Amino acid sequence: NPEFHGNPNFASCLLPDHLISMAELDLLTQNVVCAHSETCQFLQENLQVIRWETFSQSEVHGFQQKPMDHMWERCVCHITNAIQQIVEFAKRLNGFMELNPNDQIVLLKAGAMELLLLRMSRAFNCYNNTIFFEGKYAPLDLFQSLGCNDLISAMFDLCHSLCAVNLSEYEMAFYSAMILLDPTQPWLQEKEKVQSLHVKLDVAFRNLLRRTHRESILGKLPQRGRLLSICQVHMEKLKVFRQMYPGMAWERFPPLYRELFVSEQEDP
Ligand SMILES: O=C(O)[C@H]1CC[C@H](C(=O)N2CC[C@](c3ccc(C(F)(C(F)(F)F)C(F)(F)F)cc3)(S(=O)(=O)c3ccc(F)cc3)C2)CC1
Repeated sequence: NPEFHGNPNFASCLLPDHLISMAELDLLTQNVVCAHSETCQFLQENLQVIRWETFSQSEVHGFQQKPMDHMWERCVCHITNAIQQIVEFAKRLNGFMELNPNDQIVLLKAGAMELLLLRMSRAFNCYNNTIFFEGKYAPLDLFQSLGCNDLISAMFDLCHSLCAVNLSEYEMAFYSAMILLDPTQPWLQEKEKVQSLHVKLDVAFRNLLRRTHRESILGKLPQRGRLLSICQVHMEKLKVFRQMYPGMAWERFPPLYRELFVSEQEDP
């Protein structure tokens, strides 16, 4: 069990080589929560207010009639905007900008899609299985022209699991930051710097859960592998789509999406 310092200023636990004061924990908590709330595209309360505004059958039909490449292009544009905000979240996290640039990209390439899934769950209405899309809440079959119903239903299932935990914005902020600042990512050049940030986040997050009597959510959060498998299916679908529309990735995909999800060597 964690060793406690006699000194009242160090009321938190003392980890082998990370001395973290209560004051630092509070500052870190503020930083993580503000970085999250300032970079989400939609406020939780606004998403809640409109969550019963669903697309009509004829509107759904309209989306289903759109050609595959047209629908993909719209979704890739939305995903790019969402990821731009996730990059902004990362930049505001204490310590992220001090990491070496290679490691910043490694962490964003690995974590951006997982954080997107977490943010999608905020925009999900688990009572009628609809998700916020272009102003209203959409059922799964609105997206059928994308040709990746299995990917999207896996996303919907994940959103259901996350809704069941009913994460607060504070918890969502910490969960996102800890997924992003994962020291076990391969190719990191300064793993110990990421490790140090992760440890502090872990202590601050557990501190928050203890104070709010929410330790039980740690066992209910979806396994990391589940998030990763959806990210893998995303990459496969993207590859299939690009084979159907060769060259589109370069002409009509925003550079950030390309940078994070399209690797040069395999591009046809
Ligand atoms: O920051 C916020 O407040 C949040 C950020 C996240 C936003 C969001 O939900 N999203 C931003 C982009 C969104 C998105 C999700 C998934 C995908 C794909 F899987 C595929 F195209 F295959 F579907 C891909 F990845 F393969 F391309 C593309 C784009 S979307 O809003 O376009 C959306 C698409 C399908 C849905 F069924 C539900 C939502 C999800 C909602 C607002």
